[in-house]
Amino acid sequence: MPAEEFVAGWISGALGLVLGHPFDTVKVRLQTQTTYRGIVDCMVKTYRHESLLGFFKGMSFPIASIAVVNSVLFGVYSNALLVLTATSHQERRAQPPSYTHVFVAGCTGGFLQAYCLAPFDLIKVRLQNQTEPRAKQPGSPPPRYRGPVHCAASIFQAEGTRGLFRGAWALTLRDTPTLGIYFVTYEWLCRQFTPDGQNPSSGTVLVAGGFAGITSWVAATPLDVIKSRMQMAGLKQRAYGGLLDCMVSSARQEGLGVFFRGLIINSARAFPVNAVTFLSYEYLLLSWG
Ligand SMILES: C[N+](C)(C)CCCC[C@H](N)C(=O)O
Repeated sequence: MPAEEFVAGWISGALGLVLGHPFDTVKVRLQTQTTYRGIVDCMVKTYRHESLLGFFKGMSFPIASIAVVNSVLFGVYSNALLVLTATSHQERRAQPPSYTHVFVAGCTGGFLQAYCLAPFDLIKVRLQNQTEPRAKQPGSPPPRYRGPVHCAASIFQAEGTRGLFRGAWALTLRDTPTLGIYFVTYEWLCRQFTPDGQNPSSGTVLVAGGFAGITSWVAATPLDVIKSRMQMAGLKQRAYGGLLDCMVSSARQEGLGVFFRGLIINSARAFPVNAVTFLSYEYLLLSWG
């Protein structure tokens, strides 16, 4: 099983992640809290209240976890294609796989990475939603979780392993089809701008990666909102009877627009993150020959 794809997936994922984290924090807050009027208001309040550091809350854990998550995604994707089409990464330019195979391989990678991602994503969302400033102010209560390890340990103590997988179903439903879309968009755009049999140029990879990110995030946003809410359930949010209950009651209370919360910020984040992810992934694999 080619291992380079796993390593390339990890490094490229980490680079993309740092770039996108401030957008991600604003998104999670907009999706789960009602105190902000919009993107700018949320940014201003976060900055005033928590300084620049506020935007990077909950980042240390995703950085550690991206090693697992992105390498599972890209590693499984590439190896699934190997099984489906009997071509390695290097051979795929000369013999491009069909879009159906790309889609199936992407969904397989998406499904498996969702399970690895679930506990990390839960902790990220919980930490991002702590709006208390870092420096302790007299009279204000301390944040509930002291950091990622404390957060994981408290959830585990209170609810066991199941608690750590809160929202995992919504996450799996969000990621399985949308990561299929992700790789299909990337492949399709690369092929549009690249002569047959050649490697896509860096510019093409950046643009194709960026749009692959946007397309898959647009498709993923409705379930992203539900996922974030289910992860917060029982804390700041009311508890839901399940995924469907969360969807229905969110829509009833806030209208259908609720499913598009965070769409603009998700897309703005997705372009640079995924442009950098794909560029570094392709570059690393090329340089390892
Ligand atoms: C499938 N879904 C749209 C949720 C994510 C797809 C892109 C994954 C990338 N690591 C990122 O964070 O943008």
